[in-house]
Amino acid sequence: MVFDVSEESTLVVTISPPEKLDKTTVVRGLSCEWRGQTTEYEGQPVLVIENKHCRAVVAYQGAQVLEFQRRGHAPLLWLSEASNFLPKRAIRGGIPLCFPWFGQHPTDPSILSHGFVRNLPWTLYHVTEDDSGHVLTFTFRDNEETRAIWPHAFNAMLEIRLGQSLELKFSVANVDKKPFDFTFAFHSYFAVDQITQTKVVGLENTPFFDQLAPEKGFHQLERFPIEFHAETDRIYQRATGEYQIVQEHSKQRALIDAPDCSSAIVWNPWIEKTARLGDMDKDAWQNMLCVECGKVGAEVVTLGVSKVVSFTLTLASSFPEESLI
Ligand SMILES: O=P(O)(O)OC[C@H]1O[C@@H](O)[C@H](O)[C@@H](O)[C@@H]1O
Repeated sequence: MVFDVSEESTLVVTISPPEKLDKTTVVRGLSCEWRGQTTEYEGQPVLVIENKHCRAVVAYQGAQVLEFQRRGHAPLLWLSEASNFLPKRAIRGGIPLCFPWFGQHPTDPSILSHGFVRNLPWTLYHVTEDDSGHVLTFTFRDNEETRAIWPHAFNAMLEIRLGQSLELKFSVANVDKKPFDFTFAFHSYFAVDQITQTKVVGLENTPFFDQLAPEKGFHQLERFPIEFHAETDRIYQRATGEYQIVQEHSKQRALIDAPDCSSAIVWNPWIEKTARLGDMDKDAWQNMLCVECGKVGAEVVTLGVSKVVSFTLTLASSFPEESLI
């Protein structure tokens, strides 16, 4: 959805506080009486949030959710035990946000992949807490460093709702004097018991591009849920945004709902690529799976001057008898 700045989206464009905050505890910065706790993962500042619904860990860098676990459930997300947590280096796991480009830079392959916002610190702008859980709001603005590699003025906001499910709302405002194009993805890493016994449901009959066999082009289709027997790196387009990760020996499913995201990426690096990545243990490919939602490839977003666009992602772990999303 794209709004005019004059309407609902003033919050994102001006980064001004919401008018009314009934029944919530509001804190700014870190001097707060709320059950969030700032700590560090190997020098990287993170927030640990616990409420009656869940436990979560969120890094200031990239406003990246690193861990999410609903009470009584297994962890939903995978976080590499070999991630180095160095400032300005991508953290392997959780939900990195790829923006303003996904994958290789559109014109210069020497520039870092998946954009820059996952590598830079965001500002914790606002926190609310009520019976349904916590909402953390992080903001990010262009600066001299970002303009040197992407010459556009923008404001971004990520609202993270931590309750029975995990909900992310990513908004971008164009505060420049000309339109700009971007691609992006919620690059979610899910924890799985064993990748060879895991399926992804919801991408059947959806055209995909195999990044490992680019010569085959874009019009491959499969009729059945995706199974994993080798390295997998696919970009789906015109997708519904609604998927499930189903595991053979576990009743727990991961439910994914991203109604505004028509692109999906499914990635598992398998044995050799894992060995090439410096921040994954050699067997870790067996216990992780990325099912990412966004706008990538040909599904570029063009954002006009003074326009704001928002995308939501809801993730939940669920047992078959429940329906959360
Ligand atoms: O190592 P990075 O930059 O975090 O990227 C990891 C993977 O991210 C996936 O989204 C891509 O489809 C893969 O091609 C890529 O290898």
